[in-house]
Amino acid sequence: MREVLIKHADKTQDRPVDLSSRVLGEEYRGLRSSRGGNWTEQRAVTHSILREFGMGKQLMTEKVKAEVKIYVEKLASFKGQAIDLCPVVSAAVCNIVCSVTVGHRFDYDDEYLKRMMKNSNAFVTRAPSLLVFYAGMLLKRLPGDVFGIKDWEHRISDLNDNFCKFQINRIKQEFSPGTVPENFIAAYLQEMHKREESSAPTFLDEPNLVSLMKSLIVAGTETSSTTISWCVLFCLHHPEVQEKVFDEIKTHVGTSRAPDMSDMPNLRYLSAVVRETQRLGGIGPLTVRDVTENFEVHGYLIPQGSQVFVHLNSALHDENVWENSNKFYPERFLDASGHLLKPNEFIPFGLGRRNCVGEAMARTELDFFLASMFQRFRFEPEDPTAELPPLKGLLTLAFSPKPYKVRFLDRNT
Ligand code: HEM
Repeated sequence: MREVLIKHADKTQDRPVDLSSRVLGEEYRGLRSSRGGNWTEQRAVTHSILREFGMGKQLMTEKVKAEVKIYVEKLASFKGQAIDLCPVVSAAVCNIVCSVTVGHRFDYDDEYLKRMMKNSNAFVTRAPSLLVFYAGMLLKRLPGDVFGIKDWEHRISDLNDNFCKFQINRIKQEFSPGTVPENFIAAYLQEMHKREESSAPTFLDEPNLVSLMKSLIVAGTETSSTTISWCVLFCLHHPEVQEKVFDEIKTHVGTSRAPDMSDMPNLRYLSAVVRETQRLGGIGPLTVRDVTENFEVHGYLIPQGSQVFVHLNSALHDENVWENSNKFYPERFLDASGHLLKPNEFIPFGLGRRNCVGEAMARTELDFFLASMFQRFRFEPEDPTAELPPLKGLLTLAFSPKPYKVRFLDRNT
């Protein structure tokens, strides 16, 4: 994988065009589907704006902490009743992306947010199997909607028009190039304006911004929330892990204040739990590249025009690297002195120049959401006398746990 994605990065930089881009008429736009000079510019600008808004820094931590506070109270409001965690955690994670991209969060019961999340979730989970995904254009012509393709199409168009385009137009109306941008869209518009003014050749434009927004919302919501759902499910199967994390938090943070950025280096067992969740959950199992020039890997010719399917989970689950690789065992990420380990095969965010642009944001989210959840609650199964929800996942564009219910018992009551 390193040879393909790093050593031969020049020949494997492009992703194939996917059905959603084709349906929306936005092939080669934005970040996920763009290529060549357009991708290079969109990636550099996205990275720099996300950093400007604090990705990986204290500013982002404050945004995440503010949302986590509301989220934890929401979980407490269920008073130990069994719930499906997905919609709640997705709303909270989506709010963080929203506060960065459009400058504000939404109430969890806001119908607009709910609709957008439903659309974003459909984007990932309802793009059915890869086979149907690629054959989608043909299946669409059949009467009815047996495979749910038409509904899926309707949802991604709604996300496109009523969130991405709508929010861009809203922010454009208030936009003034001289003022300090307060959100991602305004910062992108400002950068676009600067490049237009200087007559520098640029790919920055509104169609690219619409597509970019969609990638940030979808990739930013479905990934972190699915990882948190996996973590809770693993902990239902391993109550001893929950208690160990809680003890660590009690020792280094206590229970009277929220965990802070400065606490994180002390929460090594929590970090090991996050890494083990990402390893075993393997929520982004596959990434695909178009080969633009011939190259050789271990004596095999990979011809121009072919596609390479890079199976990230084959590294995350390799029995030669991770003993009992199917077992949830956070201790594997700690050495004998309790220091955190990061083996080369730990690649949940992909590899090379096209790796996850939101990695720093995602890591902050995972640390703070999980630290606060472990600190406040004990996670219990819906019915402690019945069989636990299975550890089997559903493979769509992501790999997510099958829907399950869980009770969050407040440790303070
Ligand atoms: C646990 C959370 C996350 C995981 C496991 C994850 C994983 C990945 C993976 C495996 C890739 C593909 C890398 C490749 O093709 O080599 C990717 C790409 C991407 N991710 Fe993430 N991601 C996460 C969170 C986020 C967040 C929070 C955002 C943004 C707010 C984000 C935005 C993106 C984008 C835009 C791309 C495409 C980058 C490009 O093509 O240049 N992701 N992510």
